[in-house]
Amino acid sequence: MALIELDDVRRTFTVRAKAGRLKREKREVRAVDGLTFTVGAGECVGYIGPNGAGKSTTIKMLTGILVPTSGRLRVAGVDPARERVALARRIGVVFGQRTTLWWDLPLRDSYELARRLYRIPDQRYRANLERCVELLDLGALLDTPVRQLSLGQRMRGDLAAALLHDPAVLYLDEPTIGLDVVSKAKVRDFLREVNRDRGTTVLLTTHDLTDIEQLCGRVMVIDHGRVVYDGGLEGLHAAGDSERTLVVDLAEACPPIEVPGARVVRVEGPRQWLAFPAQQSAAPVVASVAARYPLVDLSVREPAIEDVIARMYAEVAIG
Ligand SMILES: Nc1ncnc2c1ncn2[C@@H]1O[C@H](COP(=O)(O)OP(=O)(O)OP(=O)(O)O)[C@@H](O)[C@H]1O
Repeated sequence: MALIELDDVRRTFTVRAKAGRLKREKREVRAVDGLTFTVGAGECVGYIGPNGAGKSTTIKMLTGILVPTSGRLRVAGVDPARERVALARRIGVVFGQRTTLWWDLPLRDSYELARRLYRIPDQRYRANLERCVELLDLGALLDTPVRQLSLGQRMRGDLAAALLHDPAVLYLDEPTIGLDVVSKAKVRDFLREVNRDRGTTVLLTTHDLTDIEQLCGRVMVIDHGRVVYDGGLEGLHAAGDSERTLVVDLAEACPPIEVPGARVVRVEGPRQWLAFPAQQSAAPVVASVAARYPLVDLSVREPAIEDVIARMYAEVAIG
């Protein structure tokens, strides 16, 4: 069953741009330019693209904040712009850069407000709150005013708030932005659980490819308001011939090391950066380095989404 359906959806904005010293001209911006796709129940889909691609405009239409200029749009059977109250019961929204929690109130009070707003039955509210508190480790924070929470704690608080009413669809806009490694891992573990065990359909906008890699079976790339790729992450890497980077700290500085299947792209003292194809596992490269050189530390870095997309275009242009 499709939970999100878009059929030739378009959204244009009219902007006034300067034309000469005094004149201003009207110009039309096609933010979303004929989107057609469906997202099935229980899918977790990454929705990515360069700045200005039309991601936010899509999410705003899916949440009923913006009305499409043309086309048909349904979320859990509801027309978002026309049936906003019915929609609110079926969706949860988390924006990494903004909070939906009450700044001066303790977390617990924001949740209580959500309970009343969504008219969540007592038993369900208690069970959902208990589950979120446990999985997101919120127990010690429930009585803390939101303004005193760290960014990672606040994000965990926001995730709980978005899920107390059991929405069928969860929109996430940069949910791990600015978080440290530990907080990112907690958020991702929780989202995996919500998607896998609760069957919540997730649409995730992010600039962090690790979010996609760890959570999404499907990724859609949008550019200039159109879908330019729809498939698995491996396919996206393959289309763009992209590379991951293994960063190794050796016991001492040495000339570029030689490792099969990888090439050194940068050296800084004892630290070296090795690029290898993104579809391949890092394990053999790590094993080769460890067998030949004294290793102190290592980490694997995903390519930037912008680089993957840029490479994808380069391939299309060449092919
Ligand atoms: N209210 C608006 N008025 C005029 N133009 C707009 C408006 N909202 C968006 N746009 C334009 O529509 C296009 C798509 O913007 P949108 O915010 O959807 O992109 P995005 O993919 O979310 O980008 P980012 O990654 O930077 O958030 C851009 O060219 C933007 O300038």
